[in-house]
Amino acid sequence: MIVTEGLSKRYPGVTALDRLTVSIGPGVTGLVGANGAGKSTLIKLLLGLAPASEGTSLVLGKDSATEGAAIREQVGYMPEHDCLPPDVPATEFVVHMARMSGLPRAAARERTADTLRHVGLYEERYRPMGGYSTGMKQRVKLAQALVHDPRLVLLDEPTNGLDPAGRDEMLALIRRVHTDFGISVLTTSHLLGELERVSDHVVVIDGGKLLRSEPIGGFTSSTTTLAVEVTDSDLHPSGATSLHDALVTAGVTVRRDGGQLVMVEIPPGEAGERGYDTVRDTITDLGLGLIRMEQRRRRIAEVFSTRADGSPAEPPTAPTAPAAAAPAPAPAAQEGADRRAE
Ligand SMILES: Nc1ncnc2c1ncn2[C@@H]1O[C@H](COP(=O)(O)OP(=O)(O)OP(=O)(O)O)[C@@H](O)[C@H]1O
Repeated sequence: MIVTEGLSKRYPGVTALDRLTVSIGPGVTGLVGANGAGKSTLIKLLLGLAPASEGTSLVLGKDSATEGAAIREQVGYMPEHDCLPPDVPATEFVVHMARMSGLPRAAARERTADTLRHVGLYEERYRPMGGYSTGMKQRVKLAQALVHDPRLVLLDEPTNGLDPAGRDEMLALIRRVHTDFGISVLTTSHLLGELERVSDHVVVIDGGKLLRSEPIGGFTSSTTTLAVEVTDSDLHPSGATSLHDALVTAGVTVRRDGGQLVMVEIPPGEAGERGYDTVRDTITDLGLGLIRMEQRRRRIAEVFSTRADGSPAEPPTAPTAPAAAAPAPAPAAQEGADRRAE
């Protein structure tokens, strides 16, 4: 979908992008970096909206430097900041954008209705956009990026300014853009947790330089930690505490996670008798019920303690809203919470 080779962009006194070489395939790709890391600059160069200082970039096989217009015919773009005309209803605006992309009048109207429905704007689409909430404006911006049925969309901070519920809805929408329509997505964010949930692949940039580019599985590969959840019993009113203590006695490295989980370290190569079997047998001996026993995966945030070359790096996350600052629960803990809620 996208290939860059030594791509740089220098503004007076600032190198916004520094010899970036990266390839991005189909699917949903998260582009993460702190504020000022160069994410918006990269998108503008890819679309041919700004010239590179050096290096090349191909989008869908076309050269951004010379074929910007042809790229923009097949690529949707949701800019970070909006300049939606306040007196115009969403439906009129999106029809206009569809016409600008070359769709005939009837097709533009039809596609606009479909796209606005898809992003969840119904009756409100006839109201002037000046009265819209931030979430509604973000949906209009997404709709105009999708209306001409692109092969790829570039979304610049699509969750900016949204509350946690709005952010969840937008992330679900982004995922559906790919699963329902087969459109590939490159979405930026400075929040790692968001990208962890929607992306197949994550590219991390820092100070205009590539930090990592990996499939999400590579970021969240299995650890040697086993998360275990057990029932309580009359004899053991806190099953987790009893299991923890019994495993310590058995010589197993173990800790509590602060909740219902017991985290057991299984040394590599000891998954068998000294690993899982010990845990299972200890639970049986205590007469507890085993709810779940699963290998923990690393969370993206844990990966950013080192650069690809092994040197330490600042985690590229600087959540702005207090709600966003709260770490997302580990997948295992979240599943437990979901099940308890059910
Ligand atoms: N037109 C410009 N003129 C001068 N400097 C610029 C210009 N555009 C961007 N920069 C600088 O280039 C660097 C990268 O900016 P960019 O907007 O690409 O970062 P970003 O990762 O998208 O961050 P944010 O999320 O804050 O938009 C920043 O230091 C920024 O100040």
